[in-house]
Amino acid sequence: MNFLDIGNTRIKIKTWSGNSWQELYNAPTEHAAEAGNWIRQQGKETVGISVVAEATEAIKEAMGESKVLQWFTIEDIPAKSIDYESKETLGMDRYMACLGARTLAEQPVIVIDAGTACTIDYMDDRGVYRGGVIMPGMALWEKALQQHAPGLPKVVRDIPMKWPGKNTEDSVRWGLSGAFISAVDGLVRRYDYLAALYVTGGDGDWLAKRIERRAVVNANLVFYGMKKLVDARLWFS
Ligand SMILES: Nc1ncnc2c1ncn2[C@@H]1O[C@H](COP(=O)(O)OP(=O)(O)O)[C@@H](O)[C@H]1O
Ligand SMILES: CC(C)(COP(=O)(O)O)[C@@H](O)C(=O)NCCC(=O)O
Ligand SMILES: [K+]
Repeated sequence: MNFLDIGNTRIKIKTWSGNSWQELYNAPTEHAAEAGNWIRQQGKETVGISVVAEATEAIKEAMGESKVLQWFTIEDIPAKSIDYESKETLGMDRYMACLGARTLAEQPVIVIDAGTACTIDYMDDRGVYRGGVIMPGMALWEKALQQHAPGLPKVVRDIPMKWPGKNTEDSVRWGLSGAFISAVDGLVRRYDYLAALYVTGGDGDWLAKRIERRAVVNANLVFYGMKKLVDARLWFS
């Protein structure tokens, strides 16, 4: 079985080889129609989630009559597992990443998904998704400053050695990397519960090395979450 994850930046397809995840497909989200063609041509049973409605539509159209692809939506999750007021608009990637982390950790988890947006969510000991934070991802912080203050230099993504910033470059680095990391640290600290901290997403490695709390980095949390649901369904059928 293949697993599909459509984020705002990338479309990823992976498969579980029995002991690890293998990436089969990775393309920009604008190329959703090609991804749909690829899935149809493979003809392999696939389950997927998406947080990008246009990409979902493009893939559905490319699939034509083929029935190999099934989507996980919020209706597939028991209502009692989601403690979130606007259940119908909850991003499935947030739920799946928490479910994946909780399955691996076997304890409550805080999950940071540092992708296009950076989400910081909590799932409790009973597997109930409790909500969290949606903030712009690191690349968006950079883009915002580049687009609206184009006179400022592009800087490397890292916190400078010296505080405070004594030159333009260091000042910008404090305002981007420094502010982003401080925001994440501050928001993680607000979860006043015992929980294992997991980090995933395109900027996960970068972020995990720089935050206060020790975190487990795992690029496959969303996929582990989907696999958990698939395994549970087989179990009950
Ligand atoms: N090859 C790449 N293409 C685009 N973004 C990348 C790439 N490698 C790392 N990134 C970073 O990863 C982020 C996207 O992460 P990802 O988790 O794939 O996003 P999403 O799930 O929102 O599609 C970007 O904001 C960027 O900072
Ligand atoms: C917060 C997100 C944009 C994250 O998307 P991503 O960065 O993975 O592309 C996505 O989970 C989403 O569209 N959520 C809907 C709003 C909500 O979760 O309440
Ligand atoms: K994200």
